[in-house]
Amino acid sequence: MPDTPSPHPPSAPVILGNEPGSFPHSVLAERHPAIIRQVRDAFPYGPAQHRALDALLAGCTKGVVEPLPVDAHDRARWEAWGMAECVGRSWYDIPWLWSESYFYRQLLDAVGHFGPGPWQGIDPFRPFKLAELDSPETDEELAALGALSADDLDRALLHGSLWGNRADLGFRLSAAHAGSADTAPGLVADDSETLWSLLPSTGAGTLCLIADNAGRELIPDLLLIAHLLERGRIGRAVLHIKPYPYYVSDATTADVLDALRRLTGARRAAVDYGRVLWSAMADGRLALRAHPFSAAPLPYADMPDDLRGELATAALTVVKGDLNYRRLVGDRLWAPTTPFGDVTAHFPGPVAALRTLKSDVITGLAPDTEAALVAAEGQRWRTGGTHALIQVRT
Ligand SMILES: O=P(O)(O)OC[C@@]1(O)O[C@H](CO)[C@@H](O)[C@@H]1O
Repeated sequence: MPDTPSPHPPSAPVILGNEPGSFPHSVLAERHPAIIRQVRDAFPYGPAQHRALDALLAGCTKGVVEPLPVDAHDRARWEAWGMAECVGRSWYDIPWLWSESYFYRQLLDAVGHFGPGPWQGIDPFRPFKLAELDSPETDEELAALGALSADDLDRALLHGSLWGNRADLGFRLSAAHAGSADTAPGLVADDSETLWSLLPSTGAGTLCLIADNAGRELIPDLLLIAHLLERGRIGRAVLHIKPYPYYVSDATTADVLDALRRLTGARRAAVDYGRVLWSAMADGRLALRAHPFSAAPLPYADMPDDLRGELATAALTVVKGDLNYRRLVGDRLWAPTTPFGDVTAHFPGPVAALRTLKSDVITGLAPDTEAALVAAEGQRWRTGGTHALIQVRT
C-alpha cells in the first residue's frame, strides 16, 4: 500500500559498474559489446561507421569516458548532465546509469544518427523493433483482445501494459538463462486498487505515461490509454517517448507511428483501439512529448522545472519499465523494504510504477515478500524479469 513519506529522505549507495560478477558490470562488459555487434550486423555501414564502432567498443570496455566534441549539438546539455565529472574516468567507475546512457549517445554518434549526412535520423535498432512488431506473438496478443469481457478489461489491459515490459530487446540479450516467467510469475507489490482510485470512471484528468519500450510493450501501453479514454477514466493522455533511439528498444515518435499503423491495420477489436487513438491524436486528447530529459543519465529527482510543472498537473503519471524505475527511485542499492513513498517524495504528483524486475534496484517490498523471494531464488528475482510490481504514491 502507498506509504506516508518520512521527513528525511533515505539514502543508499549509487550503483556503479565496477564489481566483476555483478549485473551492472556484465551490462558494460558483455551487453554493450553484444549491442555493438548486433547493430553492426544489421546495416551495411561504411568504413567510417565501422571505425567509429571499433573505437566505441575499445573505449567503453577498456578505456575512459571521452568528452563530446566542442561542436557537438548536445554538448551543453551533457555538460549540464555531469559530463565533466565523468570524463577521464573508466566507464566502470562512474554511476552505472550515466555510463549506460552515454553509451547509447555515443553509439548513435558512431553510426551517423545525429548527422549531418545521409545516415542522419536512421534508428540503428529499427530492424529489431519492426521484427518484434511483425511477430506472430503480436498477432496473437491482438487477436486475444476480442475475447476479453468488458469486466476484465481494466485489469487485463493494466497487466498487459505491465507484463509487456518483459519484452525489451536489450534485456533479452542477457536473459537467455533467466527462468521462464511462466514458472515464477508474480507481483512483488500490487497497489492497483490505489491506481484505479486515481483514475475514477468519471475522471477528466490527464494521464502522463512515461513510456519504455516500443513494439510489444508500446502496443499494450497504447491499448491501455485508448481504454482509459473510452471509459472516461481520463480526459487526456500525454505519452512521453524518447527524443532519439535509446536502450535498444525504447519508443520514439517513429515507433508510436509504427504501432498505431499496426493497430489500425489489424482486424476486429484491435482496429477499434487504433481508431480511438488516431482520432484522439487528431483532437488533442492524446499528445506525444519527447522531452530531452527522457534520455538523461539522471534520476527524476533532478528533472527540470518545465517537466516538473507538466507532471505536477497530471492526475497520475505512470512510469513504465526498469530503467524508468531506476530513475524514479534513484539508481541505488536500497534496502528492499525502503518505503516507495519516501524515495518518490520528490515526484511532483501522483505516480505509479509498472515494471518487471530487471536490475538490482528495488524498494517498497514487505519484509515477508522479500524473505520469500530470497528463500526461493537467492537474489535472482531482482534481475530475471520474472517478477513485476505495481507501486503507487498518491
Ligand atoms: O527499462 P527496461 O526496458 O524495462 O529495461 C532496461 C534494461 O534491460 O536495461 C537495463 C540494463 O541495461 C536494466 O535496468 C534493464 O534490465
